[in-house]
Amino acid sequence: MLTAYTSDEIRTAERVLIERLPEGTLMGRAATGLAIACARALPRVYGSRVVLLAGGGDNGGDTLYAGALLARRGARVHAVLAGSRAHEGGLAALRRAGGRILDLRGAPEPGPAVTDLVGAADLLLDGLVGIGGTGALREPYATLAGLASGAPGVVVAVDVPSGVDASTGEVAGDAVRVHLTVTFGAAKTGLLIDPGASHVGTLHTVDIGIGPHLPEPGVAALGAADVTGLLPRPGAKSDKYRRGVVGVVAGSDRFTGAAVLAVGGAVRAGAGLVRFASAAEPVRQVRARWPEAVTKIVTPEEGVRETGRVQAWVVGPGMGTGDEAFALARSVLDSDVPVLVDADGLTLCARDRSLLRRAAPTLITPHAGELGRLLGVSVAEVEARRLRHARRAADELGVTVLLKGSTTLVAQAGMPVRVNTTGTPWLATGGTGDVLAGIAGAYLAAGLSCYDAASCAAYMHGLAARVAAGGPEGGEAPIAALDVALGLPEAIRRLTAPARG
Ligand SMILES: NC(=O)C1=CN([C@@H]2O[C@H](COP(=O)(O)OP(=O)(O)OC[C@H]3O[C@@H](n4cnc5c(N)ncnc54)[C@H](O)[C@@H]3O)[C@@H](O)[C@H]2O)[C@@H](O)CC1
Ligand SMILES: [K+]
Repeated sequence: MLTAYTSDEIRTAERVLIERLPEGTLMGRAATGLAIACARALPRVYGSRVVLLAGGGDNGGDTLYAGALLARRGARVHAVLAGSRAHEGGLAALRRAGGRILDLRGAPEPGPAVTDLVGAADLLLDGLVGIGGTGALREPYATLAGLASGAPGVVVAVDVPSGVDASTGEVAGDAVRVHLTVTFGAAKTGLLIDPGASHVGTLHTVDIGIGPHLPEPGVAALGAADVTGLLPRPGAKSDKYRRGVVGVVAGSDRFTGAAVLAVGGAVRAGAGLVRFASAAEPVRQVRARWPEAVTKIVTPEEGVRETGRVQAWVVGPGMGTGDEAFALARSVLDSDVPVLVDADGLTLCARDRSLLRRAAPTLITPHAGELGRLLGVSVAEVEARRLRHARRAADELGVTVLLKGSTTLVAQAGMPVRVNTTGTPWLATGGTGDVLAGIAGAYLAAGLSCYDAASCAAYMHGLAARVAAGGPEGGEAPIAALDVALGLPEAIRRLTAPARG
């Protein structure tokens, strides 16, 4: 499991060590790890052109010390000093190692000399600001961030891409986009959460010894072993009821695709049985595509009361947002089993949030627009502050929240927010959310908590999409939502196969 921390949590843990260790020890460890990672990112160090963008704080200090180490191995190192001051020890070390200095202090803007340096660099280090950064980058940092993002060489962020809020992933103005982020001590929360996460590239953590002093994490990402341990698997005594019966209420006479996809997600994720309840046309479509499902045509008046026993419900995809859909959704939410609410179901709940007040656990799976409607804020506001809004929704609505997006978040009051790292841009296509709802529903019915069901479903959904998009000879191709459902068995096989060799 990858765990992540806010800037304050990192600083508190560092303080314990700073008091015990000789001055400069932590910065020395950070700079050494950084220089090693940079050397690995270059075909060879000797003769390489390295440019350091150094801010006035300790982030600039790490960068200058690492630059000195690379200069000692024969790199041609130029430092651009961008802050109103420069880290004295780091600057002296770089000078001693033969590094060259371009001092921007007092200059209104970077100028052509910097543009030329950046354009010719094999390796560019972004050491403008780290965990001490607050708000939008000011000049000349903002212009330098733009230059760095477009640099032709390898761009490496020191601790955090400058302009990304290390604690939240929020990006208030310009921020550097890098190929590699070398972070110190532990991952910062903002490196895992969009929009910040999209600036990070590959994430590499340098151990500087603060691990034992870190608190419980506020954010975590499950790894393959965690998910393998959580995924429901049939045992010798399993039958379809013990493996979990999931009920799906989805589709309408106008929209049938969502029903087929949600049922497909549940079937392929390994539900013992899928009971499908809806209007006549989606029932016909589901029967044709998934003969495994037990189907029932229901009316809004009778609801799902006579549908047969299920261990969890999925309600919402493609069901419409009118009064009849409202009545049907209410009958599902009146039940005493876990319910997953998705898509149109969320629009109905935004109309009357009391629908979500229930004794049994509830999982909601909104995208930013649906969460915005539930909370009464704009989609842009949710996208800009995803962590805050996912947590707020979990607290205010008393439910588990799976917030979809390029990095999916799972929030539940009192628990670390889980970030999913398996997603792929190929998933950004219509209907994949319906498949996700089906997968999570199957896991809920198998007995996983809303928190684990949502986290595992997001993980497997991403993995299945990668399986579907990838070919045996490498390369990737566009996928349709149904491909994700069909990719699930292979994804589960790959995840649970014993390691070879
Ligand atoms: N504290 C420690 O023991 C360690 C700190 N380390 C490094 O130290 C960094 C933190 O150093 P600092 O606390 O000095 O802070 P930073 O160097 O991250 O940033 C502080 C500087 O940035 C400026 N600044 C802040 N926001 C800005 C903005 N929006 N636009 C322009 N300038 C802005 C401030 O005026 C200040 O000069 C870490 O990210 C890491 O790189 C590492 O050496 C590991 C050990
Ligand atoms: K930085």
